[in-house]
Amino acid sequence: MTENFLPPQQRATWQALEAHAQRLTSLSLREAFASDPGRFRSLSRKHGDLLADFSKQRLDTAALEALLALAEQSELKRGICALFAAAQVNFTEGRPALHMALRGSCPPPAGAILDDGPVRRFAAALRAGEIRGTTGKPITRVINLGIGGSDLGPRMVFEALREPGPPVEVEFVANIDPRELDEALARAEPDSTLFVISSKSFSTAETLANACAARAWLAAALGEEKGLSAHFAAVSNATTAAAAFGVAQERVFALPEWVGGRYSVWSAIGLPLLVAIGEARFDALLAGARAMDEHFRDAPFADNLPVLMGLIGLWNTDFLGMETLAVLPYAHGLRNFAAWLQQLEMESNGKRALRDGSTSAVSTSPVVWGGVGTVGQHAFHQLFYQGTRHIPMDFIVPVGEDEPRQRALIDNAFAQSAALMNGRDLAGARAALEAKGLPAAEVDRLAPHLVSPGNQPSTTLLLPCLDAFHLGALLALYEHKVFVQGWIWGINSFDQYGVELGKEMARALAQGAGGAQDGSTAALLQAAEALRRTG
Ligand SMILES: O=P(O)(O)OC[C@H]1O[C@H](O)[C@H](O)[C@@H](O)[C@@H]1O
Repeated sequence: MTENFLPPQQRATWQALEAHAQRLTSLSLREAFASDPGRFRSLSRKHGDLLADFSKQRLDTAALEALLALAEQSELKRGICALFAAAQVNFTEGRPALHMALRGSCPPPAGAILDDGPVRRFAAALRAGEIRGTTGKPITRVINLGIGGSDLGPRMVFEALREPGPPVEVEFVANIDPRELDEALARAEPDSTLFVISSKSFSTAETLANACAARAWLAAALGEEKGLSAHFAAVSNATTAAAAFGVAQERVFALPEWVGGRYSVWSAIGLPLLVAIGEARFDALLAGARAMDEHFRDAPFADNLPVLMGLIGLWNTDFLGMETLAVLPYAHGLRNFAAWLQQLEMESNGKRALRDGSTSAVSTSPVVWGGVGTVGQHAFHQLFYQGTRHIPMDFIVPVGEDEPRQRALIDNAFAQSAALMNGRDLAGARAALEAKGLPAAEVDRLAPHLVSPGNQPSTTLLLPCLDAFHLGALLALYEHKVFVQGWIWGINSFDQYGVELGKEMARALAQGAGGAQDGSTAALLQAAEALRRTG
């Protein structure tokens, strides 16, 4: 992966893009639309029934061509082939990243056997009420204990696709804060509850602490003597450690090493989803992702949605100097989407070491944040309108049914992207105030406060509905977008060494290494101890 590597800013196509950025830095999107009636047509793409509108991004076709040239010069095609061909794209850990194999888009690595039969049968038996606890009562509640990739994907998809009146209640607990598990336990009956310990490594402190607390809760209610393994299952790459915890061998479902945690929702980590939404809809999720895999692998770059999204994100980050990406799904079901995307983008591409060990001279992952529309409109959109920053936005808009509130939701999405692009100048502000009949002095005083510069760039992804198939395609679209960016930047999107530093520090503090810390940390530890003693 390191052969012939040239840092991105040294590529001629990168330098060409800098010239385009200078040319376009003061582009008025409103004027661009006014002067080019074909702008939407030339800067939007359709794939199946998914429409991606890039025409509200601050670029033109010449800049887009230049971005595509950067992709070519960065040998992105070679990268995509390497990804699908099980090459060691995770070059620091010496592994492939083959989440696409889980949805049948490519074979698993040589010698690996993919058998999801056991986890599917277990989930189906749970749904059928055939799995019983130690007292013989059927299991009616599943609590997933996991964090990061072992939580965010399944939790988000669960919220998006859950239905009222499921055969088994499913809940997710991630935090080591005792309150999260306590709240879940307060709703649960020990004799009908099963815990799924989801942890690729089976060594994550939060998950193991919660698993131990769950076991203690069961033991207190049911007694140890009957054995508690009827109330546990596990999904892990460390199957021996899971069995050593006391999970019955046949209930330890393997997660392959070559599937990264944040890419694992398609694997046995989807067990709570199989329980909650059933096999048919889980398969539809996989089918949607598979359709996006094929598109990513085969479509020419100029029509390739993950490639275009990756390039346009890179354009905003590196050439227009925008530091964040706000993701704005107009769907209550996607209320956890931003949290999932934060891990996907920021843990994958929030890095600075390049393939050749040098340090990146350009910005990598943006700060990803967001929230659902219309709720965010009444909270943080103010900053989009009148703040001092440029904020690129992804509007994710599943059209859904023809129902008045649903229509209003979608109209709101379009209204936001339009108003944020068009803005309101001083003359417009004055006109709005005059239309209210305000006296001239009041118009003079208030008008500057009503000005919105506009020109905020956005992409709109329009889908027919939020069903399992389209959700699968959407998730795979972002997964591949992240790959495109990581490849061009020359970083490894599949490791996460940075996270380890904080874990090491937490372990040191737990072992009483407070005195060895800096003055602030030592004082905070002392102050917390004092509060514990007095509280
Ligand atoms: O699944 P686990 O091994 O418990 O890991 C859970 C999470 O913890 C880590 O700290 C990593 O940064 C994440 O990538 C991972 O998803």
